[in-house]
Amino acid sequence: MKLNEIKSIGIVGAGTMGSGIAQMSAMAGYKTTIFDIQEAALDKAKTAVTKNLDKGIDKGKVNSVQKEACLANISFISDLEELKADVIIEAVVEKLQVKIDIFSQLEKINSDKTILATNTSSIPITQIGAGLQKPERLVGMHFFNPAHIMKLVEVISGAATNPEIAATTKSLAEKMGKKAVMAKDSPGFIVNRVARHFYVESLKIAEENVANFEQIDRLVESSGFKMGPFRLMDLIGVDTNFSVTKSMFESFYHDSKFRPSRIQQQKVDAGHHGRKSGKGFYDYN
Ligand SMILES: NC(=O)c1ccc[n+]([C@@H]2O[C@H](COP(=O)([O-])OP(=O)(O)OC[C@H]3O[C@@H](n4cnc5c(N)ncnc54)[C@H](O)[C@@H]3O)[C@@H](O)[C@H]2O)c1
Repeated sequence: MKLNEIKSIGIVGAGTMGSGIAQMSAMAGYKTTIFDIQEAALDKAKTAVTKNLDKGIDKGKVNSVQKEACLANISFISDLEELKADVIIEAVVEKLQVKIDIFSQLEKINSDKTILATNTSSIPITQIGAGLQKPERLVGMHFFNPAHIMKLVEVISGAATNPEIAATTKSLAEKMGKKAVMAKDSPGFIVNRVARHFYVESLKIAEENVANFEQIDRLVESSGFKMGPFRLMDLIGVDTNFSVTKSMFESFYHDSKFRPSRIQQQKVDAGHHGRKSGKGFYDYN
């Protein structure tokens, strides 16, 4: 499929990433449909997109006509069977089997031409593709958080991905105003592989009582980083960040430098998932 043939975009998962991706898609003029298994997530996504657009208006980056057009372009649905589009971008939990199951269902109800893209942070595209009937139309389209602000998108080809589909996906990301780069299908791709140590090593420092979360954040921020590792994990989602570390630890054959942290495991067990749950390393209530 070529860029000019794309008229509609479907998003699976209305969480932290799905809502921002839906906003970018609708702003680029595509009829956008977003699906989630939780009604509450769809409501939250609607509020988040409206809030982001209002902030954009305050900053002079969006006008009220664009805001209304963007909102009119998005439909919120809770039945996967209705998700039919030219491109579908998946942004659900970072679990291989969940992603394979969703794409397998989508393959059955969509045309052969539909491009299937995954926003996975760490799972090799080849592994997801291996569970599909037509792995050649699966591509990685990795946005960064917040998706409506961060410019970079990594476009990843699995072993079977059709190069034309990867090229169209890159053009689509550019149409959404992003800077797209082609990345190899290696666990964590490029940015997450580098960034993993930012989180893992900071958690080790906290575990060893060398410094606490706030001290680490304050020091790292005063050295020029926009956000310290703990504030950033709260923004990303402590659960999502933990799943990504676990997935990379597995993919790199238990290389100790990717070892997940017990502190982070405990936060996940307690439901302290960061900003989205009101509490993570910091309290947002
Ligand atoms: N959070 C980040 O900073 C970030 C950045 C880049 C990529 N990602 C990737 O994006 C994906 C989503 O992450 P997130 O942070 O948005 O997660 P999230 O927890 O904020 O949202 C996930 C959403 O998926 C929904 N969901 C779960 N199972 C589903 C299913 N079977 N069908 C439909 N919806 C389902 C949940 O209800 C939830 O609303 C992950 O693969 C993650 O690795 C995350």
